[in-house]
Amino acid sequence: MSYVDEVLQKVAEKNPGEKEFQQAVKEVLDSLRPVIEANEEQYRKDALLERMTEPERIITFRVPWVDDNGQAHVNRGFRVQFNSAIGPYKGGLRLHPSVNLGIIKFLGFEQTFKNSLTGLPIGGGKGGSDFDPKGKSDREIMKFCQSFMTELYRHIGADTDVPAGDIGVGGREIGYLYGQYKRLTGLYEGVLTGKGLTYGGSLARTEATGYGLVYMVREMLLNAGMTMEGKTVAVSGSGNVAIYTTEKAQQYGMKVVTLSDSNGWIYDPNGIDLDLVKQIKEVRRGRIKEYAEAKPGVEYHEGKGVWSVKCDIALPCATQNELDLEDAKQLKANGCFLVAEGANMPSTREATDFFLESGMMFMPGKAANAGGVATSALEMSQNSERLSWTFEEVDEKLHNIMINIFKKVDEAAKKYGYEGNYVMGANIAGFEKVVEAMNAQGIV
Ligand SMILES: NC(=O)C1=CN([C@@H]2O[C@H](COP(=O)(O)OP(=O)(O)OC[C@H]3O[C@@H](n4cnc5c(N)ncnc54)[C@H](O)[C@@H]3O)[C@@H](O)[C@H]2O)C=CC1
Ligand SMILES: O=C(O)CCC(=O)C(=O)O
Repeated sequence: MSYVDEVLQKVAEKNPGEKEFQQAVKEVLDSLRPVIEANEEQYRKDALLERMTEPERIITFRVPWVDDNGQAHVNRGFRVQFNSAIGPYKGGLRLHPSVNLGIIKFLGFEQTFKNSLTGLPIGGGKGGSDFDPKGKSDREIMKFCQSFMTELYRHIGADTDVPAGDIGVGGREIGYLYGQYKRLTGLYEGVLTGKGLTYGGSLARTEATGYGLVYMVREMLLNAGMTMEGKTVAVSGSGNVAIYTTEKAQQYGMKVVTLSDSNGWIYDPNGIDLDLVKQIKEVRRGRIKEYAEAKPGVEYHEGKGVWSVKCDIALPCATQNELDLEDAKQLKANGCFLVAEGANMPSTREATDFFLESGMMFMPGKAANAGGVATSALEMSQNSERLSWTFEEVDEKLHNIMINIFKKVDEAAKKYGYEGNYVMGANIAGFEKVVEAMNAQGIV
């Protein structure tokens, strides 16, 4: 049996029921086969892949909190410190009722390769809880965040593990988490990113993941001799990544016609009115349905469906496995030729394989959405030197980072004879740096 198959079998046996984690590991190791086969003996001897697929540390804890009616609740908290070969653990916290250990492990595993691709010194980690922020008051959110941090604080630090936002965690939550960390430790340090601008946050971090995604799309189009102007774009989600993806796409003259949330999706043939979306989602914390209620001529549909519209480019920005094989076929049939992932693993394995086999341009999340974590690393740098850079400085660095990621991914794919296969390119380029750092540091 090949070393990859042996490790995949062990991962399946050791992590039963963790389907997203197994899916992510299989996708990465399958695409790394040519690299691993070339070094199989040494990697096997060093148990390299076993170490890479086993988190350095998993922390699970109880999060008790009391709601506005005096009712107590208990959620489960997680932090998975996956790989610190190239820097302190870095990655977001997700608050969503679907959160479980397998989801946090898949995200932490992916984060390790993504962070490597940024070229910055950050290792991979991820955390979160099965807490559902939907419908909770600000006070309830604060109590939950304080309780979560009351356990988490002993495991993190500016030079050890630096969490940030993800689904359900934005500026409000980071503020409450930071306040509690400072209260418990007495330290005013860059222990979290995505902070507010008055207490150590970086300009452009809020926009970074979405802007970075569009900068990546630009590189893909330029490389294919195409322009952005006038392209029709389908975006899913309506949170942080979807909103700032839409903003940057519109700045480049593209027309975004869809957005969604977990209840349904909207189709605006005239192009999304982003001010209205920001008002609904960022200010009122409402549902995307309200957009269609406020605007005549906009369609609203319950459930899934964003990928059924006619578009040139599809940018999934909601959550994992939101785009399956049927969706992929429909996109292709409707003329879509480019897909870039704003979310983490939004395309199923079957959809990803279809994109690659049918000759569509496809950029996986670990490269396409890396602008968020890269800008978090820029926030860490600013915190260390006790300085704040201007919006333009950060945005320019972000843009250059995305150009460099595209180059690395493109070159890695070419080096192994798989030109245009950015899944292989991203996995190979991310992997090679982590391997070199792990090898240099011995069997740890
Ligand atoms: N915030 C960041 O900087 C980064 C986020 N990501 C990824 O981007 C994706 C979106 O994250 P954010 O925009 O930050 O979160 P968010 O909480 O601001 O927004 C999430 C959006 O996805 C939708 N959504 C969540 N679960 C869903 C489900 N089960 N079905 C349909 N829609 C669902 C929500 O309704 C919401 O519109 C996630 O996959 C996250 O891991 C990736 C890189 C960085
Ligand atoms: O900014 C960060 O540290 C993490 C962003 C994130 O969660 C991600 O890249 O998926």
